Amino acid sequence: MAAEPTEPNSQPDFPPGSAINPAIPPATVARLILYARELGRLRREGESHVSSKLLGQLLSVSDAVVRRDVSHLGSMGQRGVGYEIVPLIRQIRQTMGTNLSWKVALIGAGSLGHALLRYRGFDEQGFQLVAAFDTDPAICSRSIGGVPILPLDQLETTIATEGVTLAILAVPVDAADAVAKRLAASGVAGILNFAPRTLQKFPGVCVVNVDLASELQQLSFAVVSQK
Ligand SMILES: NC(=O)c1ccc[n+]([C@@H]2O[C@H](COP(=O)([O-])OP(=O)(O)OC[C@H]3O[C@@H](n4cnc5c(N)ncnc54)[C@H](O)[C@@H]3O)[C@@H](O)[C@H]2O)c1
Repeated sequence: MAAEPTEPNSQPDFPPGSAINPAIPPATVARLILYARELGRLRREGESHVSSKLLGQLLSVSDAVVRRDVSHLGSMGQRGVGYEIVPLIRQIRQTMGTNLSWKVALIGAGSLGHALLRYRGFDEQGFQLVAAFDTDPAICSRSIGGVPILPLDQLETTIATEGVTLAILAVPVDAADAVAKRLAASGVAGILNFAPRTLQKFPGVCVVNVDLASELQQLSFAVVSQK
């Protein structure tokens, strides 16, 4: 079933690693996602509760930071007992919208697109890649990782019939704005943009930019800063 975004966003453009809900600071959103990953691991190991201290240690942050982050989710946890893991995971997933099932389309099935289509980890997080699109006839009519690659002229009809709400944009930079415009007009609510440019803004469409080069620059800055 197609999901509606829990909270339509009036600030559509977010930097790498940034937020879906602007009421929660981007750094907190990034940590909440990592808390959920660690909490899932603890649950699989048979734990039922976790302290803010342990959760902080797992992410190399203080227990005060954990408590402040978790306070954005409402009233969670009990003094001396810690957080109940299952309700905390549920609350994080609800806040992030990852408790919903999202249908996702990928545009641009080149080198990056191929790798993303082969990645098996999206499904378990509630992101179902239902179709990919490309302008290269040599790529179309194939399927990669079980996802059909369709010609771009089927974009609008497929988005409508499949109920696609999220798109991954992996086209060359010069094509990015035009494709984003078509996605917005088709009713897509969110775009994960890999193209190295700031997309034009479209009302009601959230954009999260992924830029590994700028992440590497942050890493190089962290390395030179600690010298
Ligand atoms: N953010 C990052 O960290 C990161 C990393 C790698 C690549 N990128 C970016 O991702 C994009 C894709 O990179 P790549 O290495 O896969 O490139 P690529 O050339 O291998 O693939 C691009 C694909 O897009 C298709 N395409 C071209 N115009 C299109 C359109 N209008 N509609 C649909 N498909 C179209 C091409 O046929 C090709 O298959 C580029 O913009 C690149 O800069 C970003």
